[in-house]
Amino acid sequence: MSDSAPVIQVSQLTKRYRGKAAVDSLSFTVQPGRVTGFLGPNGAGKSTTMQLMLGLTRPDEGSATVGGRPYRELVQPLRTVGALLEARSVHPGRSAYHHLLWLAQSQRLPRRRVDEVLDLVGLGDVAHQRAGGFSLGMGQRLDIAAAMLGDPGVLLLDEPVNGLDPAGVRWIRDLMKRLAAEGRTVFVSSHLVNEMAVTADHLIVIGRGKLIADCPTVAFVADNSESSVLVRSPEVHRLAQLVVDEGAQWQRESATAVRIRGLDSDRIAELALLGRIVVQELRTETSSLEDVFMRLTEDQVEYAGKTKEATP
Ligand SMILES: Nc1ncnc2c1ncn2[C@@H]1O[C@H](COP(=O)(O)OP(=O)(O)OP(=O)(O)O)[C@@H](O)[C@H]1O
Repeated sequence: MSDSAPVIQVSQLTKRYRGKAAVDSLSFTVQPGRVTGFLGPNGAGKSTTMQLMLGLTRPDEGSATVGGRPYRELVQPLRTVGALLEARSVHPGRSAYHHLLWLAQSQRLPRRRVDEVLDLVGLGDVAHQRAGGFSLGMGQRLDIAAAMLGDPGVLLLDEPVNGLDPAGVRWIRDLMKRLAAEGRTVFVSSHLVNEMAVTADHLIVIGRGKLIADCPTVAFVADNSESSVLVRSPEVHRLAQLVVDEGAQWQRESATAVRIRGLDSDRIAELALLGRIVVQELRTETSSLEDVFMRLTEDQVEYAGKTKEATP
């Protein structure tokens, strides 16, 4: 890898299909030395953005550059950017070794890189077996080996953990962290917020092609973790009045239960005691990041809540 990995810059990027924006005036930068998660529900425009970054499709407006240049203008693109897209391109009858050797030769990369990337992804022992017999996880490792052949400073990975078992997910997560720690720019898309919460240092969140958040993962998790207190009491209406006087909000859950937001359980217990209100249950609940993400992107999810119409 060259000294410092280039920065990815996306500016006002727009791509329309049949007049509908798949990517809509999207702007962000991706810095080296950390894993940046590209998060959004299905159909949000993640794959389209990555295809635009790789020059596989042309934008209607705006630009995507790597180190200041569009991908198509990079002098040695494969030594600069390694990509893992969803489609697999290995001939099933070819061994992992020959697949990589063929790629290395077609890209004029040194032969020794084949052994290096096989070691990197842990496929050394099965390098001469037919790739057609590989499990999904092994196939994914082989695709990552191919992306790493040019020792690129930038990695673009589109949904790399889709369909993998927990060990495979963990392996990819650790590899991405290692590659970022080496100073590379690692950009990885996913629709799984919990996976990104443990993998990415920084998040770019999109919905319907538009930017929703661009912030450190810790900030996203802290800002979007909501807690509330569920209180069961025969006198919920009196308790509700007391919490409103303190500036909190409540919501009725049943005839004898309310959910309170904006006040912690200690203060609610004190208010109940001062008001001589019997409390049968007091429980703090934190909504999952998944729930918050769904709410954040709800309006953005394609066809959400709509029944599929029969095609004529
Ligand atoms: N080649 C294409 N022709 C027409 N529409 C397309 C094309 N590619 C993508 N789209 C549309 O653009 C929108 C964004 O799709 P895209 O695949 O980029 O989303 P995504 O976030 O990657 O979703 P997923 O997580 O399901 O892969 C969708 O409405 C999709 O149907």
